[in-house]
Amino acid sequence: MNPKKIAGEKAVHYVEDGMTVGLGTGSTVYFSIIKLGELVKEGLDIKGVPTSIQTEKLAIDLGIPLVSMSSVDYLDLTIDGADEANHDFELIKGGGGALLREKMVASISEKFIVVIDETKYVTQLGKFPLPVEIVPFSWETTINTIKKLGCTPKIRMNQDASPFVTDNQNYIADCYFEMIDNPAELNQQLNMISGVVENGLFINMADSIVLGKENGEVTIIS
Ligand SMILES: O=C[C@H](O)[C@H](O)[C@H](O)COP(=O)(O)O
Repeated sequence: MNPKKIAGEKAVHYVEDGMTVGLGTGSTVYFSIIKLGELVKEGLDIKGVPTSIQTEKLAIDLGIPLVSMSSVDYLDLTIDGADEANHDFELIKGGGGALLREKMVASISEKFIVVIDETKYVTQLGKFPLPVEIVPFSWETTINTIKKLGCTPKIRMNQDASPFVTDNQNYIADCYFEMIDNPAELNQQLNMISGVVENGLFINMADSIVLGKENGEVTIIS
């Protein structure tokens, strides 16, 4: 059993006719989006708001009607993956580089459902390097400032050794903290640095975590 598939598909049970739904990015929510595509073909009436160009393309291929975020005041529900989640529902996101749009979409969602496999449910955040979206202008200065918060930041690179560029034309600094003692404080400290656009800590945003397990079970934590 694929725990990502189990979690992704289970989360779709939250979706109801008439909803505007935030569509996250990544290999777990992929299964939610595939399932939504099937349900739309069977008559489910929803509108999606994609969190990345990748998800937008997938949703279009599947025939899921889309609207832009700017055309709605709020979303009924967002389903998205995460790289780590702790027991206080604090998350690290951005492994795929989509954290900025994901955070914007989650911030106006009535309900935010996180789909993960059990390996990502941790007692302390930080093993996964925290992605921070920064502007390309003088990125060296920005990562030097970030470093003072106690991590080793590395600019994310593509296989051809060029910097990875986000959908918003920015860079990602992957910040190796190992352990994050106070995620809420770090979230604020990072976002106060000039040159930082947004960081991958999602605090007080998630409502439920749908946890897929290797043995085929799924647990919903609310
Ligand atoms: O930027 C990417 C997103 O935050 C993803 O939701 C996150 O990285 C989890 O992705 P996956 O489900 O592929 O592990």
